[in-house]
Amino acid sequence: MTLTTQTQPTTRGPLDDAIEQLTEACHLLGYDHGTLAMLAAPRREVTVSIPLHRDDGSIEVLTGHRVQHNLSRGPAKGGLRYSPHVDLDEVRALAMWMTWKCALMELPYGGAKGGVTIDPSRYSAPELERVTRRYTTEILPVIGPTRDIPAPDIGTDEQTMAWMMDTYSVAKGHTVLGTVTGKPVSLGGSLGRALATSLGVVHVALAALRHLRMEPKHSTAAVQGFGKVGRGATRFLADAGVQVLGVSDEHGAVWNPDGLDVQALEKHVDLTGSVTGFPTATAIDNDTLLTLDVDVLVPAAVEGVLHAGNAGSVRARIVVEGANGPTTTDADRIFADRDILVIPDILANAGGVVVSYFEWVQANQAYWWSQAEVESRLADRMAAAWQQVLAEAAERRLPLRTAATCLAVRRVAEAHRQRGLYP
Ligand SMILES: NC(=O)C1=CN([C@@H]2O[C@H](COP(=O)(O)OP(=O)(O)OC[C@H]3O[C@@H](n4cnc5c(N)ncnc54)[C@H](OP(=O)(O)O)[C@@H]3O)[C@@H](O)[C@H]2O)C=CC1
Ligand SMILES: O=C(O)CCC(=O)C(=O)O
Repeated sequence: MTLTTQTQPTTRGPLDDAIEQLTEACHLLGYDHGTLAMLAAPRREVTVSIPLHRDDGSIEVLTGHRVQHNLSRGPAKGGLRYSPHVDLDEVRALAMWMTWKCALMELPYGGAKGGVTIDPSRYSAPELERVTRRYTTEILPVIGPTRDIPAPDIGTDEQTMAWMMDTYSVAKGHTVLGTVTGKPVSLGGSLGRALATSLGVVHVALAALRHLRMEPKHSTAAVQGFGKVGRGATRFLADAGVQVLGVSDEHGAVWNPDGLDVQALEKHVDLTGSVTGFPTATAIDNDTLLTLDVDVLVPAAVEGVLHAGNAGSVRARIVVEGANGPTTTDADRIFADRDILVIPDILANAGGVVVSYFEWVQANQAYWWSQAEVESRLADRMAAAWQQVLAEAAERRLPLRTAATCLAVRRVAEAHRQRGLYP
């Protein structure tokens, strides 16, 4: 059973990996080619032009996308990415992974993702506001609290979500708090959302260490990416007693074999904007960070960083995917041969969308929970999903990614079947 991507990329990308993972799951579940084709095809794709009046008076036209991969279990859900690397195939892959993630976590959502091809670091805040408002206006007919609910991803944040919520609300004539999640707490966001992805990453990292009978206090880690996900993951790993030996961002990586002082590192990043130049550490290059001799490796940046070219050199015992799609299918096979445990993205980084769901529930009811309640419900959801994936993997003798994908795909296919196949 094979499917080709709708466009023909010259090199393999995340969409090829996503389709290969789905194809394997459908094969293991005994689904026919038609069912695979139905599960692979995005329900709706919108590509928009975003004319931008720049601060210097010139006009630039940007491109944005919103892909709703699947709607069979509820409204679509997924982040919005601002990055120069965004293209339609990447957004398609990320949307498909959101479908499996929401189903795995038993959230009443389908999957979606959005992206604008832009390097946000090169634009002023007023320019980014104009981009966000125009993008939101262009996709307005297909989003909303019962249709598709965006959230932050790479290059976007709670301010972006506040602009989106306001643009949507102005168009509707009243405030609609459930339009997006990851909003500022003062505007209907949830306590605990900002750090939820990182917290979830560390819940499963600690569960994996326990599973392998390894003590957090005797364990070491490296984290790639020091943004919304990587920075919190670094802090929570350190809080749990894990020694974080190395971290990186786009500018470079730093390493200290005796463990980084994470509090001091965070202060350094607040002052300078980068992990590079951190005084009590040695500068190393980004590729070396991924092959450090640590117990836990947390890729928390972009797709495809662990591939056939470096998977053989990775020395971690456990890879916890904070990012979406950091491990290619080739690297997955190498890790399986080398007995490296990979906690897949759709489980490892699901804490974000779980608390987004909590935010949506709270916003729609205009009734707010305490941070302790949010964090306790998040911990329960992560623990339940971890146990389900472990059980599926043990029963069917599968790697964790394949087990998680099978569980999720089965739930989505079941929703299609119960609704009458073509909702
Ligand atoms: N935010 C969320 O709630 C969720 C995010 N994710 C996924 O987590 C990943 C990170 O997202 P998020 O933290 O939100 O994004 P951010 O934009 O907040 O941070 C991204 C980080 O990655 C760094 N980075 C980018 N490219 C590289 C590279 N080649 N090597 C090392 N570091 C790099 C950036 O460095 P610099 O600052 O120097 O640019 C930055 O530190 C993405 O895959 C995203 O899809 C998954 C679930 C939820
Ligand atoms: O919080 C959300 O709705 C989605 C977050 C996201 O984009 C992701 O999990 O990859």
